[in-house]
Amino acid sequence: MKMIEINHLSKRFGHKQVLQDLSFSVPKGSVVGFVGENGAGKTTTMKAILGLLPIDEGEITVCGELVQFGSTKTNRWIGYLPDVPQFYSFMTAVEYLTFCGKIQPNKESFQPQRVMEVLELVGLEASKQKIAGFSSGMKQRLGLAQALINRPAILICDEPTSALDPLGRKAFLDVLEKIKEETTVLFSSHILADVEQLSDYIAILHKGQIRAFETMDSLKNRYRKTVFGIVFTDEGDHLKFAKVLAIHGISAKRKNNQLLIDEQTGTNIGSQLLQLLNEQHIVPESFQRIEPSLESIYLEVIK
Ligand SMILES: Nc1ncnc2c1ncn2[C@@H]1O[C@H](COP(=O)(O)OP(=O)(O)OP(=O)(O)O)[C@@H](O)[C@H]1O
Repeated sequence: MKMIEINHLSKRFGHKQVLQDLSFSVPKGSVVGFVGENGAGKTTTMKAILGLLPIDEGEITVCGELVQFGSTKTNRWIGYLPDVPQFYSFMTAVEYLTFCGKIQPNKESFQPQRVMEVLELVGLEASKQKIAGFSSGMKQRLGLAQALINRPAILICDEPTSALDPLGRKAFLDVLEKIKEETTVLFSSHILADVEQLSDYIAILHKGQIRAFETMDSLKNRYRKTVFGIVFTDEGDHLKFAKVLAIHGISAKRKNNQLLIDEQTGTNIGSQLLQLLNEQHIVPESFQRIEPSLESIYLEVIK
């Protein structure tokens, strides 16, 4: 089942075409990492899913229901954490979450003990002070608690970890990891390590268009370009082997004490390199396959 379905979505602000014929869907139970450069249209897409923006073309459904601008009916399925969450800062976290629980669309089903449950989930259960005194990391965690108070089927987060320190980021990702069993997650991020760690699917947005939407494994397989890295302890061996490679027409790049050799498609360069090292009686310090990082794949996709 698709929890969110976006079909041929286009959006302009004035003359600026921000989203162009955008289509992708978010399967139930998945975590989708939404990436793209500044201004690519991620927030615009999320706001369109939430019915907060009028769209020019296309349609969006949430849990099979059509999203309509200005009507928040479909938002009863969604918890939303904006990039800069806003609060009533004169309240404490408990007061604020109780208030949110009481005004939510499914308020009849709100149980006061849910407040402590979500505060424990995000690690704010001991906080007694007013929100005005919260650090930005605490505010981000409170924003997540607020987004989850209603046990939403879908959680949408806009760059949730960008303002957090490494420990805060880890704690935040741990919470998403915990809830992913029962909540489908769409989150945008510029931190590709977070996307790689958490996501089942990655959606790459570039200039208002989806350049890739697939599982992390399939994206990696599609752009798999193995590079062999040979590290030499001895500068003489390094220079000697670079010459041998040149004679055999194998191009290599030098990076410090390492030679990097791209695997050409259809060749068995790995065993050829080992054979040449053997013939030259060179024992390198290390010989390894280097898989491409998500960052290098991303740059390749948007090229
Ligand atoms: N209300 C608005 N009026 C006019 N232009 C807007 C409005 N909202 C967004 N834009 C423009 O739409 C484009 C996409 O913005 P959006 O915030 O969706 O990008 P983003 O991918 O979320 O970027 P970032 O990673 O910087 O948050 C930008 O050029 C932005 O200036």
